[in-house]
Amino acid sequence: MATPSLYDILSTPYGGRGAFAREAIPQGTMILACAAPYAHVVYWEFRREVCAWCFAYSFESGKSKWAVKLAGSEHVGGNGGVWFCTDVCRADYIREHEKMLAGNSKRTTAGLAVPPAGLVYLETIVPTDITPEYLDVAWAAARDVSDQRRGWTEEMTEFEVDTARFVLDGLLRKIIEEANPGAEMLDRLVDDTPGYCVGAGRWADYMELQDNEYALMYTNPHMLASHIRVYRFLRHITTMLPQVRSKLNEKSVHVIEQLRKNLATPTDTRALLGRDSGNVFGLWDTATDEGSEMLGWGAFVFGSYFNHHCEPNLKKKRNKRGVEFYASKDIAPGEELCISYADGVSVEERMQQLESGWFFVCRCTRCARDLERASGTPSI
Ligand SMILES: C[S@@+](CC[C@H](N)C(=O)[O-])C[C@H]1O[C@@H](n2cnc3c(N)ncnc32)[C@H](O)[C@@H]1O
Repeated sequence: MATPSLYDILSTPYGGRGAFAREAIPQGTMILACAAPYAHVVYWEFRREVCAWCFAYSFESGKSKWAVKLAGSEHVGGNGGVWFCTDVCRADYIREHEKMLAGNSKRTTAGLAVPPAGLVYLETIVPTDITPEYLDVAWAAARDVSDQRRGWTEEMTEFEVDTARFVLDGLLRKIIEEANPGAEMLDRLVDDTPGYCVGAGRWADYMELQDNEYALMYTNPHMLASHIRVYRFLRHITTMLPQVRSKLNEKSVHVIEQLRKNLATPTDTRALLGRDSGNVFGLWDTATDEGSEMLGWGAFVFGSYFNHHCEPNLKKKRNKRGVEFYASKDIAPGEELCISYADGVSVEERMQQLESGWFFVCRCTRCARDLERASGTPSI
């Protein structure tokens, strides 16, 4: 019997949804375990040091890199490859990816950093340009430009290549889900693991997350050109893939055909990226984030309903491919369950971190108290 959830997702008084305790929860209780990310990416530069299955970091085991490799050519006929800490992880990876065969997005190094004429305006936009209508028009132009263009001459930043790999992971999962709706790996887990455990979720679960596209673009208008470049790049590589068709097995051809169809419009890429911002968690080299190195990021869908509090009552911890959330203090019935997204000491520092990284003004009780103290006037 699976453990039922200890909380409900309800509207918060300050807007949006949050998680609220159904009952008293003692300190140390595991509140939620997300078994795996819906979509994730390990930074390209760490791909030899981070196990592609359990995310173990080689330096923690005294090794400069992992030795167990799955070469691109074994997988789908491409170059590159992924690395694992053990043969067991390699076997687990292959088992899951049998249904999701796809080539690695190759890094492009060549050429000019010049966008196509129809998209040049994206390079000079300012926050006041950004409206929901403007975003729709820009994405429609991206699709039209991709329709007309052949070849790829733009330079991608490393971050854009990693973002493209994240999007690819999410789109592949969606395609598998459509091809095989009964796939167990997509479900909320119902097994004997203690605590409330969930799987990676489905596309529909990911789409339920808050879409932060507008907030991101308003605060960082240059990201619009960047996201559109990621879409066009993915579209470009999938249109190139038929050229290596003879090297691919039947399953891969099917997946790539579906990917090509999916990328004919930017709808799903845009939806993935809109929810990537403000909802994903960093993959850190140690179980807790403190003082460790970020190796990539992942969308642990069901963990993204926990709001931020500057005095949180939950602590999160990575467990191999998954993330777990524990009560860090005793929690009363009805209390909101919150993690911390920011570690600044002063209220100004925290507000700055949250506004620039997460695009919101913190409404937590600690900030209200600190602001009240700073201004000398009681907050309402
Ligand atoms: C990961 S989501 C959390 C779930 C989200 N509230 C929802 O409805 O899906 C993060 C977003 O929640 C809101 N949020 C989280 N913590 C907050 C806080 N302390 N004050 C105000 N808004 C907060 C912000 O809009 C932020 O971008």
